[in-house]
Amino acid sequence: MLSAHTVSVVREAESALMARVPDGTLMRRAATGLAAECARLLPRVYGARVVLLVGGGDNGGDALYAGANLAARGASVHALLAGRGLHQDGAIALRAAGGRTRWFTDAMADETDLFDADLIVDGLLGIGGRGGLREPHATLALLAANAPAPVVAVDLPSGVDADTGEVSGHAVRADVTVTFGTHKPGLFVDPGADRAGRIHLVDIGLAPELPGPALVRPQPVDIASLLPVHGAETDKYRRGVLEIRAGSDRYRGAAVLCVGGALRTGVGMVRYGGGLRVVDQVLSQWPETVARLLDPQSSTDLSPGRASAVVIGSGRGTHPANSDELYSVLESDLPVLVDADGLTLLTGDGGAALAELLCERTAHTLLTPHAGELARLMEADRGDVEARRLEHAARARDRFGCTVLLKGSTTVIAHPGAPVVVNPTGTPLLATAGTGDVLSGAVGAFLASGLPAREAAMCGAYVHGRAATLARGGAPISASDLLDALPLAIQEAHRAV
Ligand SMILES: NC(=O)C1=CN([C@@H]2O[C@H](COP(=O)(O)OP(=O)(O)OC[C@H]3O[C@@H](n4cnc5c(N)ncnc54)[C@H](OP(=O)(O)O)[C@@H]3O)[C@@H](O)[C@H]2O)[C@@H](O)CC1
Ligand SMILES: Nc1ncnc2c1ncn2[C@@H]1O[C@H](COP(=O)(O)OP(=O)(O)O)[C@@H](O)[C@H]1O
Ligand SMILES: [K+]
Repeated sequence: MLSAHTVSVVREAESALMARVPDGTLMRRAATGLAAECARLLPRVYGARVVLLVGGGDNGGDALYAGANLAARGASVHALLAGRGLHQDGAIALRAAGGRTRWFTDAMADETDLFDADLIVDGLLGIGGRGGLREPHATLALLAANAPAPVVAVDLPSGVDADTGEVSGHAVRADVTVTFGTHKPGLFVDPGADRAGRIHLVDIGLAPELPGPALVRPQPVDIASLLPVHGAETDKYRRGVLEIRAGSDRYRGAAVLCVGGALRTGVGMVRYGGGLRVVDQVLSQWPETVARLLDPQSSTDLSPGRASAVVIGSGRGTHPANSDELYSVLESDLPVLVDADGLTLLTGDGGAALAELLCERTAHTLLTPHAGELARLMEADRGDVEARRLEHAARARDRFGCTVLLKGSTTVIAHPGAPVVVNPTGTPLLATAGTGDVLSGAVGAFLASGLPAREAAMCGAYVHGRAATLARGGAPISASDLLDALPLAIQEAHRAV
């Protein structure tokens, strides 16, 4: 797992480490790692034109020392200084190595060296940044974005909130981010993650001082170690039986996609209950489904079969009968995934009894909202949920005491008492109707196989994202395309061991 720590934790760890090493050691380590990564990005250091964007704090200091390192190796290094202060020792080191410094003002916007640069280093703000970029930082971020050279962000792209990934106004868009000591949550969560480019971690010796992470990002090998392995002795019950209560006579596609998502994730059996038309449709698409007719007005019977988990909600409807059905599912002691309409049923006055039942559950329980659904569930603003995904997913987790998988540009999974998980395989290819139904089926299959909610969500989101990319080699897909690609994504994940 890659792990990330919040700013306050990084600051504490940094103080503890600084007390044990000579002054300036950490910045020297950071700047050496930064210069090495810059050198890797240049065809050759000697003669290269490097422009440093330098803010008034230690982030600027890192850039100045790295610039001094490159200047000493023959690069032409020019620092544009912004903000109220200046890291004096860094500036002295740069000048001593032959680099130049000058203060940037808006009036110079047309005559900077940015457009002729071979490399731009963003040392405007790091973990000390607060709120949207002020001037002249905002103008410099814009100029860097319009310049052709690759941009290396120091610690994090300036304008990205280190703890949340929030961006208000302009932010630097980096090709590479060289971060120090540990990753910062904002590097893994959109919109910040989208600004970070490739992330390179420089070891500055902070690890022994760091507590457990606030956030983790699973790597292929982590997923491989979680995926269920079915030995020779397995049978359909051991693989898991998933009860699906998604789709309806009106929304038959949701049922077909959810059932397909579960079957193609390798569940032992799908049992489906619904009205005549949806049952017909499911059986004609997936004849292996064990389907039965349910009266939509009284579908509270979970039946005495051997289900090992339930997925409920998407395309199911929001009528009182659907509410009763959800109640009976939540009353069971089975692992449950609630999606879409099921989440809508939890909102408002009508949802109070359901929400209470949800909070009392002891079996694994997973909610899978997109930003709009989470906003409704938590009476928040949708844009705010999208801007600060971690915070809102964690709030919903705390409110309902269960696992929450928040879908969207970065899928995050918040689980009580554990670091938040960020899925690394998301792709905008997924932003088409019905892909969420496939996800609920896939995650449901993992729940039915016996994985706990957090791990089921982690594996489901991971293979779902990979399936989107594998389905058509990165070309546009529809939700149905995911179904054929899910087995390939699972096979690929197993191979990462
Ligand atoms: N921690 C570690 O282990 C290590 C940390 N290291 C490095 O130190 C960095 C942190 O340095 P830092 O604390 O000096 O803060 P930094 O990011 O330079 O920003 C402060 C400056 O920004 C300004 N400013 C703030 N918001 C602004 C805005 N919206 N728009 C415009 N300006 C804004 C603020 O101005 P003020 O608001 O105070 O007037 C102040 O001048 C860290 O990211 C890493 O690179 C490594 O060297 C070694 C190991
Ligand atoms: N911009 C995006 N980048 C990555 N993944 C996305 C993006 N937009 C949507 N997704 C993913 O696509 C799926 C959409 O699910 P959902 O919103 O429930 O759609 P539907 O209800 O139509 O099935 C989720 O897995 C979500 O994480
Ligand atoms: K920066």
